[in-house]
Amino acid sequence: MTTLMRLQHVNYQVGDKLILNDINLAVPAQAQLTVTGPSGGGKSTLLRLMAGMISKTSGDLQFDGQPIESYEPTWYRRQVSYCFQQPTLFGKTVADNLAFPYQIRKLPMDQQHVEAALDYVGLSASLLTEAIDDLSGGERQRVALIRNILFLPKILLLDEVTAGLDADNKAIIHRWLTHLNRDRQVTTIMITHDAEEIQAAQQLVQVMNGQLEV
Ligand SMILES: Nc1ncnc2c1ncn2[C@@H]1O[C@H](COP(=O)(O)OP(=O)(O)OP(=O)(O)O)[C@@H](O)[C@H]1O
Repeated sequence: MTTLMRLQHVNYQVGDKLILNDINLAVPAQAQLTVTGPSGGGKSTLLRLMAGMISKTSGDLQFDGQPIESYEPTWYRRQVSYCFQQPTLFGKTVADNLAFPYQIRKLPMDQQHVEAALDYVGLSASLLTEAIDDLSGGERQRVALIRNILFLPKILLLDEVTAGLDADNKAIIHRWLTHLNRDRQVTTIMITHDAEEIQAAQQLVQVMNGQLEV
């Protein structure tokens, strides 16, 4: 199996604080990796490094066999997509958000594809005209997640995306992530503190005091 993301001796330091310490990890293509560990251990920092949002202090971080710094940043962000725990929606309506990935690619919104994506996460097409301020937390998160996959990335980095959601919303997101992973070959790397998600993990790593335990 091809290794899609590889970290070798990766350190991340701010001032004299070593936040990630000698991280070594190989993530195969189409893996479903779960990252857990105590608060402040370094999980989000690890995902932000993988996303290219921050830069390692030292070590080697490769995507698809090349150092991530060697890729054009916009192209890379489309391959390795980061989903936040508290998603930011913008504009006025759901449609404003879901048209955005098309706008930045100078394409018209594909209404059929957008509606199919909404349907996949249990949202109706009528939600497109809904004001974002009127959405529930679970709806907000699902809209934000769809926005990240209208054009499929190779890797989806998920930072506690189900935290604070009820069981139904969590189950919808779990089913959808499994579909993306199995049927659409998207590699998923998910941070969680949720006992059920840890239990269900296919591949589990723990980040503690800046170090990775497999
Ligand atoms: N830019 C920075 N400057 C200083 N300290 C930082 C910086 N970024 C992260 N840290 C510190 O590094 C540690 C790891 O933070 P990180 O957010 O990665 O942890 P986490 O495991 O994701 O925690 P949580 O589960 O609470 O989200 C924390 O002590 C945090 O305060």
